Amino acid sequence: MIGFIGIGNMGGAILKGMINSNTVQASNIYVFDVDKTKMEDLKKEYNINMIENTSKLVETCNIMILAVKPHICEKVLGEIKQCIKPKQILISIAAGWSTAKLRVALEHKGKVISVMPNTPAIVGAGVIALSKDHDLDISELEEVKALLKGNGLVVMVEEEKMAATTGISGTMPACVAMYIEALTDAGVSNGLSRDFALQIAAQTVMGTAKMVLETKTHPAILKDQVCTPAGITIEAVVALEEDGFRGTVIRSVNRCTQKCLDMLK
Ligand SMILES: NC(=O)C1=CN([C@@H]2O[C@H](COP(=O)(O)OP(=O)(O)OC[C@H]3O[C@@H](n4cnc5c(N)ncnc54)[C@H](OP(=O)(O)O)[C@@H]3O)[C@@H](O)[C@H]2O)C=CC1
Ligand SMILES: O=C(O)[C@@H]1CCC=N1
Repeated sequence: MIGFIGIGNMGGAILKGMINSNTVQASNIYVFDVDKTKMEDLKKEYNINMIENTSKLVETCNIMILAVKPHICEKVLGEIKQCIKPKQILISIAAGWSTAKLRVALEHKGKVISVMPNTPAIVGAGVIALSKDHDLDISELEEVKALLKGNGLVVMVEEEKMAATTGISGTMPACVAMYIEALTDAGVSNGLSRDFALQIAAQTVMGTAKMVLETKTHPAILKDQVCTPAGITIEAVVALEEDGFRGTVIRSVNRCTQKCLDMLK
């Protein structure tokens, strides 16, 4: 049995990705969220099981996913600590909560692993980064990887690189979505319908990412392949360079990484 504590944006995305990829049957999923409406909506759509509090969830499930906001974790971990058994596994997706911090909050009861997912997990195209600092034995780790496999790419990351990983995969769906939104607005300003502009913008971002992964060609070469000398595309490259596009992207990731490091202290 798998239990979710918190089924908001990220917990909900993982849950839906798990069910849609047939990784876990809805009947084996239990959820507790203080927002009853969220539970009822999910039950209506997926027929998962609702539970009335954290303690009941821990009594029922062998693997729990902690998916509440970081500042709520201390309180919820205090509740989990009262009832978690030594063999039970707690997967935390909370930013700023390293496995070491989780162990202390749980007074070393239960087994913990810190995981950084991202929202594309809802469609099975997420990045699910598992900290190498965890309490699981080999078979338990394989079980957790298998559980999250339907959500996307599962990777193992050194604990000291989790913040840098968060700075790219955890956060950047927001900025990629902003980029797609901006492309769409540009299309609308040039007379395209919003639906059509959004469709071709999203497909272009997805197709480029797929091409990077599948052809393994350096992104700079892929960029050069589109830029005809004195042609159209180089105009965009010049405009982006004038406005410091790459520097801005790098600074935005660095700020996320630093913020994550600050939260981990
Ligand atoms: N969103 C993202 O892209 C990512 C988020 N994360 C991490 O995931 C975690 C959840 O984030 P996110 O899903 O965005 O947050 P949300 O606020 O969308 O979801 C959290 C849910 O937990 C509920 N909740 C609050 N207190 C409790 C409680 N005591 N017991 C049970 N449920 C509770 C909230 O209800 P209510 O709204 O009523 O308070 C809400 O429904 C965070 O720790 C974040 O760092 C990690 C990677 C990416
Ligand atoms: O913004 C946040 O704090 C969370 C963690 C990573 C993505 N969203």
